[in-house]
Amino acid sequence: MGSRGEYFNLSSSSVQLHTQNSPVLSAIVLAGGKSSRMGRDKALIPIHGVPLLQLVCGIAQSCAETVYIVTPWSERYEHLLLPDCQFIKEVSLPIGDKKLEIQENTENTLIFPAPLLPCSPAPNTHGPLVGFAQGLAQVQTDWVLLLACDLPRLRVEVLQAWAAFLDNVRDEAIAALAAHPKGWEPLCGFYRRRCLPQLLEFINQGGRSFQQWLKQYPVEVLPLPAPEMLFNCNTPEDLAVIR
Ligand SMILES: Nc1nc2c(ncn2[C@@H]2O[C@H](COP(=O)(O)OP(=O)(O)OP(=O)(O)O)[C@@H](O)[C@H]2O)c(=O)[nH]1
Ligand SMILES: [Mg+2]
Repeated sequence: MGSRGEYFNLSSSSVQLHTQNSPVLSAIVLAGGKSSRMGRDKALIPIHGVPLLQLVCGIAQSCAETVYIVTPWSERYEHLLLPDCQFIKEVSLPIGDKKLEIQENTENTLIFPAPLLPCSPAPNTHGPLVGFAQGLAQVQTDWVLLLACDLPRLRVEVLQAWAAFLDNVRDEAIAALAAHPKGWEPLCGFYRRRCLPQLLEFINQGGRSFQQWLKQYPVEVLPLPAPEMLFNCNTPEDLAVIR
């Protein structure tokens, strides 16, 4: 737990209090990747009747004003119940060109330039870091909650307590994340919108690893009172555990 852990109190009454003081927040839910270990698209797998992406987006909406879904294949998910969620259709990088360019428009929001070329007939995946960068470019709030779509045991009250703590995160930190012995939990935590230039620089140098990127900057540690909430549903065996 970081030195600021004392700000946390996860009893239900304090969560309510903290939530009222939370900064305005956006959320990005990542729904791409190969799902190679699962053998089928994880986002569409029903957990107690609710497709995983729908479940995670519902939780994201309990914490954030705006929820973006970053995916190369939004058409796969259009039939899901995702009211008020906004799709960001991920673009592929041209063959042999790793550059991901983002320009600022006149309203000071960050947008991608003209659509990049698809680099193979099948939608390509560059991994979660590139998907995150494309989502972050659309975010208008100072902080964004990033969530993988394969987290069936997320706990709303923990996410809300974390969100309520963001105003206390030291200025130099680019993110606030839970830690594990080998690094950070990058796909269930908070990032400052202003880290986009550093992220693009890393990606444009060929970087694709959250852990490697995060190593370069200060990150605030979030306490994890319920580690099981980060249970990652990657394989048919994981799914059997959940069901
Ligand atoms: N938008 C987007 N999301 C991605 C991409 N790659 C992975 N993700 C998401 O990132 C999260 C973590 O992905 P993983 O479970 O590590 O990998 P995966 O590619 O989904 O599955 P495996 O092929 O089994 O490794 C999931 O929510 C994925 O949907 C990508 O290229 N684009
Ligand atoms: Mg996973």
